Amino acid sequence: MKDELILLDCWASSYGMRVKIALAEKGLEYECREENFQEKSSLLLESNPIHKAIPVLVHNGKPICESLNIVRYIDEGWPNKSPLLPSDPYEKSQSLFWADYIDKKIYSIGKRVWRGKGEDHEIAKKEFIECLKMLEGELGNKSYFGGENVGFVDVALVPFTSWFYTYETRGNFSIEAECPKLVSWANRCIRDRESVAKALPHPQEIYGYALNLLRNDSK
Ligand SMILES: N[C@@H](CCC(=O)N[C@@H](CS)C(=O)NCC(=O)O)C(=O)O
Repeated sequence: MKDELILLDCWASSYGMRVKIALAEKGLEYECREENFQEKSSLLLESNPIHKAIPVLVHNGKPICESLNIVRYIDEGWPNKSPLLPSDPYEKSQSLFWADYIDKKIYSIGKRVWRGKGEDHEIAKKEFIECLKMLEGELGNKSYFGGENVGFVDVALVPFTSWFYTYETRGNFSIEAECPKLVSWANRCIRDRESVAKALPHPQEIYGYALNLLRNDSK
């Protein structure tokens, strides 16, 4: 029987992009359903009653929630192609550590950069660059966080690079000037991995989306 995979998504969500990259890396076909946050579908509310958030992957009728959990599920469920998490327990623990670091820092600090104002805005900008530098240090001289190939940490982080233009424009700083190796890595992922190029929207589209949210903030 062919697997039925339905992704509940929002096109601008970095979390949703993670799942799209993982599905593409494994060569899996799926149906993508765009959610409207003002009127969430009953499938979303039933599938993720705790957080009521996307992404949710519904696999043969069974929901899996939380993006990193979904990426791991895909990786373990389809192990024969493009392994994302290392099999060595120590290496795996390191990948999970960095993915967790990204989850705890990038979205929340990044939001204070593009959406925030005043004194906290300046603090957030500094914190954001510090985090990116930390990640750049972990990347070191490797092609990808996963080494020679895209791995779990790459999948966790690269979607946020589609928001870099928005962070930079709203924060009035250059990520490339601060973290050139990280920006080269992001460009490499987009250039060399079709899975990434197809999952990431154009940075200008993300900026338009963010401006729309900002307009609603000020209403
Ligand atoms: N930790 C979650 C975060 C998911 C999340 O924040 N999703 C947002 C979109 S980016 C959402 O669905 N928000 C619903 C809402 O705003 O009502 C994950 O990794 O999947």
